[in-house]
Amino acid sequence: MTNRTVLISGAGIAGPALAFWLHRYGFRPTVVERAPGLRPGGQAVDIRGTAREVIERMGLSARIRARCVAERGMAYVAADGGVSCRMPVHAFDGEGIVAEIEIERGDLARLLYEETRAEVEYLFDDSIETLTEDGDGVRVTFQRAAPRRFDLVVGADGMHSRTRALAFGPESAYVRPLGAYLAYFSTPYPDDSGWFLLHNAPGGRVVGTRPTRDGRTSALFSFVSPPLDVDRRDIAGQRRVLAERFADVGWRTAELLAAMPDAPDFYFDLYGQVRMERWSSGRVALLGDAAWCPSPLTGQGTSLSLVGAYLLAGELAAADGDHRVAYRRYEEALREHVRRGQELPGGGISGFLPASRTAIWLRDRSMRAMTSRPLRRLTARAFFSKADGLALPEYAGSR
Ligand SMILES: Cc1cc2nc3c(=O)[nH]c(=O)nc-3n(C[C@H](O)[C@H](O)[C@H](O)COP(=O)(O)OP(=O)(O)OC[C@H]3O[C@@H](n4cnc5c(N)ncnc54)[C@H](O)[C@@H]3O)c2cc1C
Repeated sequence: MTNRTVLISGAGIAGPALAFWLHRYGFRPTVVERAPGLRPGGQAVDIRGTAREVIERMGLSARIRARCVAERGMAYVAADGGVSCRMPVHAFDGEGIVAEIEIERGDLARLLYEETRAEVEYLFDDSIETLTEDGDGVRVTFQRAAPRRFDLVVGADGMHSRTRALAFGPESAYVRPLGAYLAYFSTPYPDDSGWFLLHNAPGGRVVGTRPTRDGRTSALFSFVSPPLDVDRRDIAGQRRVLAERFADVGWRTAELLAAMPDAPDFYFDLYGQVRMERWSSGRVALLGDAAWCPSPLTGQGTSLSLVGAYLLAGELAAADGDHRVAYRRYEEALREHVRRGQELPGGGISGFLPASRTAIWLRDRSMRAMTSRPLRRLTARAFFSKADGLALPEYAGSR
């Protein structure tokens, strides 16, 4: 039992999952989260491949499955609501665009928090201000709490990680914008369709709806764009951008936009990927989107976070807290898996956001072909098997 203290920045998915494992191995984790409480919102996220084994070892598989969103698949619809092609969940054995385990991000974050809150210290409404490393620890100052020392620090604070900025340098060196933006928010409209619906409009725009676990409609908007001059905290400005960009789009767009001002969980960000040569510097390591954000296009972000948390904690335990050994092994074990997870499926941004009516029509045709019986196997191998293939090591106490 190492009893070492670890400060984790970020109570999203990766942070609480790491705290879960560290506590099991005898470390003393503290999680600091900038938001005043758990952040609600986000749409259904996928738990794929190796990550399913991780939630099994956490003993959470049954509870996660009990909270799954029952989606039947994904379909593209025209402006009048007519379906142009469907991708049912069963067509790809639960590993297609809609996976077998789809849980609302907010539900998963809450479950991980509830599972750890009794043993793990959580500091909400705070953020790391400075990190100063010396021979035997890291001195941390916070925006609100008094300064403290920790043996190790892990940044699990998302694509715009402050920990990464402090330990590795500015975001522009690591975040690669993919040339598009996305927004999610919940609406009060009922939805018992069971389908994830998407409507593409020319100009690289898409509007979507997904049913939530409690039978309501969650809205999704994405659009191609060069970097926008709107601050990440300027929610009113972001809402304005969406309303303007989608003013002429048909289907349910007007109705969904009408619900935007009252949504309690509006989320807006660029599509980006984080690429780093190293995930640690001294006693500070990065995990999850902070280290390797694959972008929501891949459907791999949550799975990679769960697998990464398992490996990072396991290697720290196996090395009895020696971060030099553990961080190196963590990277060696995970690099290739992350590289595969970052591959963009199906033509990347232009496949998801075709520019013209012709491109939309062509995409629908190729989607129909991919979903046809003869090509299903090939499609599944080419696009959706990236989450498999990592044999999870065993650590003392990992089961
Ligand atoms: C509100 C929200 C909604 C999302 N919705 C979706 C979705 O619908 N589909 C999808 O594919 N992905 C979504 N994501 C991203 C998805 O959660 C991640 O790709 C994936 O689960 C990896 O999780 P993570 O823990 O590394 O990062 P995140 O889930 O992004 O969590 C990072 C956490 O760090 C916190 N944080 C940020 N800065 C600081 C700071 N300075 N100090 C302390 N804490 C900080 C954030 O508030 C957040 O709670 C969403 C993320 C968020 C935050």
